[in-house]
This record gives sequence, C-alpha cells and structure tokens, in this order.
Amino acid sequence: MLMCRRWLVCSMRAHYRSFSFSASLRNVMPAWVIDRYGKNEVLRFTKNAALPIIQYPNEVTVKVHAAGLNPIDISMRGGYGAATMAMKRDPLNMKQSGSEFPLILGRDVSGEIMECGLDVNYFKPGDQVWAAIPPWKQGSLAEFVVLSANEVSHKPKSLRHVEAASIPYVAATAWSAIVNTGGLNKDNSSKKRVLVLGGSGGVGTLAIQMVKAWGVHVTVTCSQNAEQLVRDLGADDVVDYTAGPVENKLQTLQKLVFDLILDNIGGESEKWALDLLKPWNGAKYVTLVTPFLHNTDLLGLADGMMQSGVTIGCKVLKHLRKGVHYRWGFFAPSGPTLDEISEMVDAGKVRPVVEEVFSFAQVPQGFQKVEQGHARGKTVVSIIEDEKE
Ligand SMILES: NC(=O)C1=CN([C@@H]2O[C@H](COP(=O)(O)OP(=O)(O)OC[C@H]3O[C@@H](n4cnc5c(N)ncnc54)[C@H](OP(=O)(O)O)[C@@H]3O)[C@@H](O)[C@H]2O)C=CC1
Repeated sequence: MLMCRRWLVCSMRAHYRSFSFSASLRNVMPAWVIDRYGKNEVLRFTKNAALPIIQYPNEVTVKVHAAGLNPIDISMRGGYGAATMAMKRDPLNMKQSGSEFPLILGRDVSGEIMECGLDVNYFKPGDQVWAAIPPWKQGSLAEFVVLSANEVSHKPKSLRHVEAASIPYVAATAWSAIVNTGGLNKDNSSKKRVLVLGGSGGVGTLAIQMVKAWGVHVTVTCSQNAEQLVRDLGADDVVDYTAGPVENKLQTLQKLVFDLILDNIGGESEKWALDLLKPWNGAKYVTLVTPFLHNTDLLGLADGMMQSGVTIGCKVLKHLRKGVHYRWGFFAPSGPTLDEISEMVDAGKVRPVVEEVFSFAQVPQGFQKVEQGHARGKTVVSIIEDEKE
C-alpha cells in the first residue's frame, strides 16, 4: 500500500526539478569524524569536513536536525566491519579500496531535505524526513548527509526530530529480523507468541511495540529495573534475567512455547532458547548477534564470508532436524519500512523511548553513555534544537 503511494507520487511529480543548494553554500561543514580506529579519543570535531554532494540522480541531501547513537557506532569507532564496509564503498573492487577516513559515524538521522537528485520525485526540498543510514555510508554526526531516496522516509508528524532520531536504525533492524527473516507481519501475527531476549535496549523497546501492535503475546527478558518500562511498552510476561537462569523460569511458564524468538543478547542464549520454540510449526529463532562482520575483519572478506556460511549452514541444519529454524538477522536500510513505522507512530502504536539527549558538542559523552551499556531505550544527539511547540 505504502509502496504504491511512493510509486504514485513518483509518477505525479515526474517533472519536478531539484534546486542546487550546495553550489550556493560553502563546501565544508561541521562534523564529528574519526581518522583512525580506537576509543573515544579518536573522535574529532571539525568545522571543515567535506560537504557531501549528490553523485547519483536518486540521491537526496538531508540537513541533520538530530542523530541517534547505537552500539554499532561504538563498534565501528573501534574498526568493526572495516573490511566489509570498504568493499561496499567500492563494490567492483573486492579488496580494500583506499581510505575510509575521515569517517563520520551516526546511523540515525531526522532532518530536512535540502536537495534532490533529478530522478527523485517522492521528496522535495523542505520535507521533514528520517532515515537509517547503512554502515558503508558517511553518517549523521554532521550538518548534512547524502542518502539514496529509497533509504529515506517522511518523518512521523507527531514526533520532534530528537524523538524521531531514536527510531530508524532499531526499527529497520527489528523489521528486518521479525518480518523479513522471522516471517511475522501485521496480517499473520494475531495470537502468536514472541520472546524478546533483551527487551530494554534500542532494538528491544521497538520490537516489543511493533509486535504488540499486531496482536502478539509478548514475553520479554530484561533486568528487574527495566520491568516497568517494557510492561508499559506492551510486554505481557517479563522475566528478570538477573535473578537466576532465565531458561528455568521460562520453562516453568508451561504455556510459553514461542512462534518467534528475537535474540538481542547472543552468547549462551542459543544453547537453550531454541528448545522454547514450537517444533515442526515454522517457528524461528532470529539472533541479531552474529559473527558475520567479525569474521570478515579477522579473516578477510572471502574467507570471512566462507567461515560465516559454514557456521550458519551447520547451525541451520542442526536445528532443522529438531523441527525449528535458526536464522541470523541483520539491519536492512529501507525507506518503505520506515513509511510503515511512521504510520504506526502517528497512529499511537509505537512511541520513541529516548533515554538521554546530548548536544552536538557533547558527542563524546553520548558515545560514553552508549558504551556503558544498560540502555533503556535510545541515546540521541540534538544538532539543531527543535522549535518550541
Ligand atoms: N545484526 C545486526 O544487523 C544488528 C545487530 N544489533 C545487535 O543487537 C544487539 C541489541 O542492540 P541494541 O538493542 O541496540 O542494544 P542496546 O545496548 O541498546 O540494548 C541492549 C539491552 O540488553 C540488556 N541486556 C544485557 N544483557 C542482557 C541479558 N543477558 N538478558 C536480557 N537483557 C540484557 C541491556 O540492559 P542491562 O544490561 O541493564 O540488562 C540493554 O538494555 C546488540 O548486540 C547489537 O550489536 C543491533 C542492530 C543491528
């Protein structure tokens, strides 16, 4: 439905001409960059980062009002995924392609369209938008970011930019894991049972709300002090993982046999969690904690991908014999997915869970906050203050 609307608007505005804002501006911008991998000391503020320019006709320039921080920013600051990201920047050349530095982190953006490529018809300058930025592109801790139009979506009207910036990356991840990999959607989820392992962080708080809106019975594991938060978001059953082995408690809840388990924790979970799935019923365990990028960093692209293939293949087969499906879930950038989430937000079915907002000057403190863990929702950076309502 929303996909159709994108197509329709494209046809209607086929002759729209974009204007060139960048030519009238300076060719540098303020940004937080890194010039090497490491801890927080590698973060450097500059007023002279290169202004990103549209290179393809399907791209848009977005003026960043707010950016979200995610655990992947901490990992990328330390070099995580560097081998794969370099290949994506230069897909024809399957080896390391030049330097990725200075690198701008930040995977969430909420802001305003400044300029559209000639093939972009769904957006126009001035549109209020949000997006999740693929890790191989320059990020949102900057004044401007250039994205493909199909990665961008109109921001929910009911949210301020600092609220909107808390959602895209975790929403695109939760959607990819639950819908694309897990096979649930708004039409087939009613009365199904989902277990969210690690419900109190960014992905968990979004995933709970998403499946709850589709009529799912949601069980969540989290720390005791996050119980109220996840219940407010829609969790039906909550298990405190800090008070002894979660698997024992979940097994004692007799009727809890799940159609889908979303694992945001990894580690030992997969040793016991798959036993809680309904066997021979299409039930799936989807983990977001995968060794995929770690393998390519360690072994190089080709060997790393082969290693990942062997690992996932063995696990899929092992669990298939028991009648359940084992899968790896991945973030997938998608404007149409965010269109769906935007509707859910404006309908009051999904709300932002913003734990803390930092100013643009406080980006290193924002990284420290995310690095400490124990998230209760999301950490956001306000780059242009929202207008007072
Ligand atoms: N594969 C992919 O493409 C993607 C993978 N991810 C990964 O998914 C995971 C979740 O991401 P995100 O939600 O953003 O992370 P967050 O850091 O926002 O949240 C993690 C949450 O888990 C809680 N937690 C920690 N240990 C446990 C445990 N044993 N049981 C239950 N809860 C626990 C933490 O709180 P507390 O410690 O206080 O309990 C925290 O609230 C991360 O590992 C991330 O790297 C995320 C996005 C994309």
